[in-house]
Amino acid sequence: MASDAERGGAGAGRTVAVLGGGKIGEALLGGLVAAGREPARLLVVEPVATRARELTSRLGVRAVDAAGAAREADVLVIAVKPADVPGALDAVHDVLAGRAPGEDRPTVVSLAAGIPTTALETRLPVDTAVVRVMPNTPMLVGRAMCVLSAGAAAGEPELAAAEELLAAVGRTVRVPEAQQDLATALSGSGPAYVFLLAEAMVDAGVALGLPRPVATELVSATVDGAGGLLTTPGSDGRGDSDGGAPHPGLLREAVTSPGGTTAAALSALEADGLRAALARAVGAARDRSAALGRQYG
Ligand SMILES: NC(=O)C1=CN([C@@H]2O[C@H](COP(=O)(O)OP(=O)(O)OC[C@H]3O[C@@H](n4cnc5c(N)ncnc54)[C@H](O)[C@@H]3O)[C@@H](O)[C@H]2O)C=CC1
Ligand SMILES: O=C(O)[C@@H]1CCC=N1
Repeated sequence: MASDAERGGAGAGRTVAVLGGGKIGEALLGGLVAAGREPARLLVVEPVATRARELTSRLGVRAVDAAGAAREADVLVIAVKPADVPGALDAVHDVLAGRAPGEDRPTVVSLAAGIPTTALETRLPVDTAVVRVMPNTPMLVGRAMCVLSAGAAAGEPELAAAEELLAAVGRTVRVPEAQQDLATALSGSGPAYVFLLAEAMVDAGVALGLPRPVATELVSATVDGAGGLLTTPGSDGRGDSDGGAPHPGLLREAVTSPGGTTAAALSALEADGLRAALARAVGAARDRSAALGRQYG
């Protein structure tokens, strides 16, 4: 039988408590269960009782209260809405204060958009290690992009442990915290842009006469396949010698035959300002993340 370490990484024996069993909390818990983490060592704090029951029966994780989570956790994940972050931290403060910083006190990993590590630290006992992370929902299928930044008391061991936990549900990258709002705009919100594009493509196919189930199958397979090319080294024909991600522009060129169908479609998209619309969208998301930090941080 595979050991914990083989199935879930070196930190597989650690207890992870998630405050907030909503969409991203479920994505993390579900992703960890799928990655082989022992459900008994996965805790959820969720005030909506029906939702808590749903998660415990679906995933086998344990529902506890905030004090129980703060007592048992090796890693305490904040997965509540930015506006609920102060209340969630206040509910764990006193129990955390009773655990010594460092070895005994859990690292707090916040998934909340916009909230700076300094604001989290202010509401936690002095010297609590905090790691700010921007994940995304593909976590549910083990394909998250998680962007990490360390707070003042989080050293290399805490950052590496958070990274190892999240590596079980996808890819990780470290950035300076000043880049977190922009990371939120690209990879945190990014799946929604892709889903909107997919939805619009399906609707266009239906409007022009394809049955909806056929249009949906064609589009989802196309987005999946395009994603596969974007993440396969060398797929853009440059080889993988530089180890970098394939260039989207080269992949697009490979689809675009001179005088062909793709060129006709791309020309219509450019005329309708798709690039400018995306640049504005990413800027709006970045600004909203910063505003959430000012409002609730
Ligand atoms: N949904 C997404 O794609 C992403 C969300 N995030 C961040 O994750 C956080 C949660 O977002 P969602 O899961 O989408 O929201 P959600 O509304 O689906 O889930 C939040 C959950 O927290 C629970 N809750 C409220 N107060 C609580 C408290 N004091 N203690 C414990 N649980 C409490 C709510 O009942 C709810 O089930 C937000 O801060 C968001 O910025 C980050 C990246 C992606
Ligand atoms: O929309 C939001 O605020 C959250 C953060 C990134 C994705 N969902």
